Amino acid sequence: MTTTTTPSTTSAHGPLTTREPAIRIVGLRKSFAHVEAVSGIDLLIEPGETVALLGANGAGKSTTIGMLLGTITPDSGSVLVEGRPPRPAVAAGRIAAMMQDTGLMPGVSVRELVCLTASFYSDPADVDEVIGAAGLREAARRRVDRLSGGQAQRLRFALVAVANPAIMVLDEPTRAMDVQARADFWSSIRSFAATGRTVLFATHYLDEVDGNADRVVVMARGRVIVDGTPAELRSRSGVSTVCFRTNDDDDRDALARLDAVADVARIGGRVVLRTSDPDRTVRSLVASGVTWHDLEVAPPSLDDTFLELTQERS
Ligand SMILES: Nc1ncnc2c1ncn2[C@@H]1O[C@H](COP(=O)(O)OP(=O)(O)OP(=O)(O)O)[C@@H](O)[C@H]1O
Repeated sequence: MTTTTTPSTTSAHGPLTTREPAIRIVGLRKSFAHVEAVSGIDLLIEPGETVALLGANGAGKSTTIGMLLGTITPDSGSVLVEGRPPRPAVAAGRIAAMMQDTGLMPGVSVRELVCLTASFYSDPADVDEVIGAAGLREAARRRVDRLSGGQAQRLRFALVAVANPAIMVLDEPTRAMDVQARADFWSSIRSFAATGRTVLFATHYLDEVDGNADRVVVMARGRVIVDGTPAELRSRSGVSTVCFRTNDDDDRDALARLDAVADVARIGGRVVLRTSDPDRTVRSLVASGVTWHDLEVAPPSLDDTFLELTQERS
């Protein structure tokens, strides 16, 4: 994807924001046979927010998204999209979703399929702008069944963007994309969000949260266990790392005895200490007589925090 076009600041179907919350979920529950997939969720998302929905496999993300779009009926609780039930909001084009592995009509070109989808809406976004924003300009004449996995995902994004919705829901949108395609894709999403639209995306890639989401909602076993900014999420973890190079023979026991150290690893010629208190660990490292250089102290990573939080609940 080389060019990113800025989407229009008005949705075809009305103003981008309303005085109602974009999404209001209260006491939502859903069971399948003996599995309680969603166990009482409350969530308020204001217009213009970009929210990441995280959770291990089976945490209940897709079921929640299904209820948000009206494709799954809740057992109890309520979902309102801009103050109304999901189905009318979807029918009015106020909310549109890119779901995992949605089938794409074979035998037509990318542009034809985007045009066809645009024709379903009374006042869609500009087809060529959307194709450009999705990074599909060069593939516009290619047949849909001949696209790479990453291009097919970008086409799914284009089919949502052409609806020109005020709220976009993306379920693991960057699956099958390579690193460059993911970076370009997020640049398109940020342009979309910058026009005041609301974005809710589910992902397993925690590196996508930083820089793309204002807020992170973590689910485990059908419940919301954390709701805050990426920085707040990180501050929930007590685990930082202290890394350095050493000329000494590796004395793991001595390193493991340093204050507050949880574990010791050697990665790429560097010692990596995971610690609950990096200041105390560094002070005891200095006092220990171990020779060290190129010292680095890193705050908790989102991956560590996520694993700690979700493992606590399993
Ligand atoms: N149609 C269904 N029938 C039976 N069980 C289901 C159905 N849909 C979901 N489940 C179960 O509900 C739980 C939550 O599933 P869900 O797909 O919502 O999780 P998820 O967080 O989206 O997972 P993933 O990250 O793997 O997509 C899982 O235990 C799943 O097996």
